[in-house]
Amino acid sequence: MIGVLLVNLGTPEAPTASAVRRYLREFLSDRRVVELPRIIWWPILNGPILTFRPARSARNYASIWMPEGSPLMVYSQRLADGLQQYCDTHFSGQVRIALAMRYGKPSLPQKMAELRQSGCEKLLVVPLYPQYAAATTASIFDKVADVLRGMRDIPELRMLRDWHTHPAYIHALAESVRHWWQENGRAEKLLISFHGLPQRSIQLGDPYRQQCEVTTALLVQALGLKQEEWVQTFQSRFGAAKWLEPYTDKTLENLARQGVREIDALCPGFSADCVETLQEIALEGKETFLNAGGKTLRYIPALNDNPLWIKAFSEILAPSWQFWETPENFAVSAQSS
Ligand SMILES: C=CC1=C(C)c2cc3[nH]c(cc4nc(cc5[nH]c(cc1n2)c(C)c5CCC(=O)O)C(CCC(=O)O)=C4C)c(C)c3C=C
Ligand SMILES: [Fe+2]
Ligand SMILES: [Fe+2]
Repeated sequence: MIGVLLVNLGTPEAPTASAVRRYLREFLSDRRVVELPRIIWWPILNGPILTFRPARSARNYASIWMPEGSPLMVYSQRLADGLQQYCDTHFSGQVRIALAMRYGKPSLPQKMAELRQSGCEKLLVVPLYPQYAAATTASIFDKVADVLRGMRDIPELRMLRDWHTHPAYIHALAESVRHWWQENGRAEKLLISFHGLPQRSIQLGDPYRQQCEVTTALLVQALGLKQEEWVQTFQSRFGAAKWLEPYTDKTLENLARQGVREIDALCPGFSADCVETLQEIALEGKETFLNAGGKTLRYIPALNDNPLWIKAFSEILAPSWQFWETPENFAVSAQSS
C-alpha cells in the first residue's frame, strides 16, 4: 500500500486571539520561517508580536470562518477526500491519502504513524505548495525527517518538491480563469498575486521568485493574455524588512490611480483558499482598490476541491507512485480513466 501525505501550512483551531496566538507561536518559532538569530527574534516574537498580532489576526479569521471551520482546513480536507475517491476508482485501492498540517493539527507525526500502521510501506509526501520555498517546502521536509528519526521501521520515502510548471497545474489554473470569465465576464486586468518572502531569502538562493514568474509566464501564455492585460505581485508582507516586489496592495492603489476600474484577482500559489486569499485579497484588497478609485475587484477562487483539479493533481502525483509500481502489488488502471 502506498501512503500519500498531503501537507499544508496549518491554521488556528478557532478565530480567537488565544487560538491564533498558539498557532503563531509555533509557526513563527520555525527557523525556516524566520531566519533571524534567536537572541534577536525571541524577544520580538514573545513581546510585541504575540501580544498584539493575535487579536488583529483573529478578526481577519473571523471574517472568513466557515460553519465547518477554517477555510484552509476545510478546503484541504475536501481536496484530500476528493483525491481518495478518485484514487479508489482509478488506482484499485492501492493508494491511501491523508492530510496533515505543518503546524497544529492534524499533525505530521500523527498522520505518518497512522499511514505506517495501516500498512503503507511507501510514503509520498506532497507539500501543497506549487512553488518551492525553504520557508514552506523545506520546513515540511525537516519535520518529516524529525518524525522518521523517532521511527524504528521507516517507510520508503519520496517527496514532491514543487509542480510550478506542470502542464496539468497550468491547465487547471487556465481553465478555472476561463470558467470564471464565462460566468462573470472579464475584467480589464488579471492580478496574479503570490505570497511574498523576504528579499533576503532570494539572495540566499531560494528559487521561489523565479518559480512564481515561470508559473505566471505559462499561465498568461495559456490564456493568450497581452502584457498590458495582467500584472504579477507579491502579498502578505510581514515585518519591517524588504519583501518581494511589486507589493500587491501598492499595485492595487497604483492601478486604480492610473484609471484601471476592474480587476480579476487570482492567487495561483495557494492550493486552498485561506485567510491570505479570502480576507487579504477578496476583502481587504478589494477595499484598497475601491478606496483608490477602482470599481470592482473580484477574487477567483483557488483550485480547492474543483473536480478538474482533483483529476489534474492525480496526474501530477501518479508518476511518483508508479515509480514504485510492481506487477505483483500494484495493478494500475490509470489509463482506463
Ligand atoms: C515571516 C513570516 C512569513 C513567511 C516567510 C511566510 C511565507 C509563506 N507563507 C505561505 C503561505 C501561507 N501563509 C499564511 C499565513 C501567514 N503567513 C505568515 C507569515 C509568513 N509567511 C503569517 C504570520 C500568517 C498568519 C496570518 C496572519 O497573522 O497574517 C497562510 C494562511 C493560513 C491560514 O490559516 O489561513 C498561508 C497558506 C507561503 C506559500 C509562504 C512562502 C512562499
Ligand atoms: Fe505566510
Ligand atoms: Fe495576511
